[in-house]
Amino acid sequence: MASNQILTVSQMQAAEQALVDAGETVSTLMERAGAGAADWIWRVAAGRAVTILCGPGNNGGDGYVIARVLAARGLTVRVIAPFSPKTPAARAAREAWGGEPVETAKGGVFVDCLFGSGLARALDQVLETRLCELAAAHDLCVAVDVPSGIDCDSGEVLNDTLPIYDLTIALGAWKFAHWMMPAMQLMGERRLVDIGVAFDWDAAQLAERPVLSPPEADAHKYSRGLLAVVGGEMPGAGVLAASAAMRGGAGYVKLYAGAEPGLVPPDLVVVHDGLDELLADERIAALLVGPGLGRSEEARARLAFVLGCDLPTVCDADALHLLTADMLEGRLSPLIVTPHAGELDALGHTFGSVGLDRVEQVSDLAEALEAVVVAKGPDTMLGAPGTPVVVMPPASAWLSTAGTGDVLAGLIASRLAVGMDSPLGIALEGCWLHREAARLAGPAFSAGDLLDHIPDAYGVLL
Ligand SMILES: NC(=O)C1=CN([C@@H]2O[C@H](COP(=O)(O)OP(=O)(O)OC[C@H]3O[C@@H](n4cnc5c(N)ncnc54)[C@H](O)[C@@H]3O)[C@@H](O)[C@H]2O)[C@@H](O)CC1
Ligand SMILES: [K+]
Repeated sequence: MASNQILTVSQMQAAEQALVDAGETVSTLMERAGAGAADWIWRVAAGRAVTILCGPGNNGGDGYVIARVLAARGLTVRVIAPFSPKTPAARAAREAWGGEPVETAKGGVFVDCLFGSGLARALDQVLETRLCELAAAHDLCVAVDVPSGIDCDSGEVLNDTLPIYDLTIALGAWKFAHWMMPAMQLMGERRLVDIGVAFDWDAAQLAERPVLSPPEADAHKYSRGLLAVVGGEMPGAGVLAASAAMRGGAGYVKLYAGAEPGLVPPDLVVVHDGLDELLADERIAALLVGPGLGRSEEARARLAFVLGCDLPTVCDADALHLLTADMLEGRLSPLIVTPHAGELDALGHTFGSVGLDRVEQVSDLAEALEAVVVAKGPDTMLGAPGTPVVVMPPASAWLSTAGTGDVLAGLIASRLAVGMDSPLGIALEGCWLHREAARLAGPAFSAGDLLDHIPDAYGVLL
């Protein structure tokens, strides 16, 4: 059954081997993959001619299956084959197709079956130029499994110039490149063809949309969750995070403002002094610290104090630069950290997770911190101790504006105060609320505008 798992190339090879051990052959798998891909191409071609560029490996083999299936359905199919097929299954697929390759073609749909998960290095100049010229000479471009020229596991783009596809048809399972920058920018729409790969408990997952609950009929503000947001020298960020949290499910949000916050919404309770008194309130369900905290010695001491309370806590922004292992000693309550790329590196330096790729770094930090790590960005990735990473599908690129990280931290902290799921599930709820709010906000919004769309985002997830 097609699933949301994301496999590395070696996990994919193992999955393929498991199918072969169970009695399949590479040719039957190729037949299934090619037929599934051909279905999608047939739909988008809508009667137009199709040009398929076939490489030497099994990705090229898929191309010959696609050529045969589409020709049998009556489409004009042209195959360009700069290499002869090198694997037994690809050779058999070419024979079964039985046509004559052409030198070049233009117009209609271009299908890239040059290389898939077996790409070992960047395309040479001749291939890069040929691929780009063919893509430019057609109306629509489709990549089979992955676009040629990218690294499946890291999402790295190995060539300077590659086509941008309208559709990428993943075969068997998602690869990291489908959902990771920078490769994901080339993909266009993504579709997955099931070839019978089994579910792998050790595999990363593409996040699924969570279902949130409305408050219970007898709910009150404390039963829904009291969140304390602990701010610092730049109070605006704390106000923004607290304002998001008020809309994210928590029943009550209090902001400890380290400095005079200026304009504050009337429904936000702001406390100016007595942090120890505030945090001694046994009704507090969760804490958020970091947005606007600053990086002074005072900020460091405040962070240590907050973490020492051993309440479920979200750490963001400045807190991630100040966080050290001694502050986490003896903690038993859930911790969620929400670093962007720079903060992830800072945490990596503090906690010894350097020189790793992003997937490894997120997993490694989750173990080291015994925390959920939300590595936010265009390809947000979440790690939790003992679990494979979870990758969010891309969100609106308009989120690339100041303050949206504070909104995300506020939403995750709000979900933590509600506390209905595991810490990883809670972090995912916050990420989905943020993503949906951004989708509903349309173009060119500010972080403040995003707040207005959180209630409707919540509605989508109910
Ligand atoms: N894993 C699976 O379960 C299945 C895989 N299939 C297809 O098989 C693909 C993987 O097949 P392969 O492992 O044969 O890999 P590829 O088809 O990606 O190509 C590997 C071949 O290309 C050569 N090569 C690699 N990089 C090159 C470069 N930059 N320039 C020139 N030559 C280069 C290699 O020496 C090798 O001969 C998948 O992407 C998918 O399309 C499907 O056919 C069926 C099922
Ligand atoms: K390809």
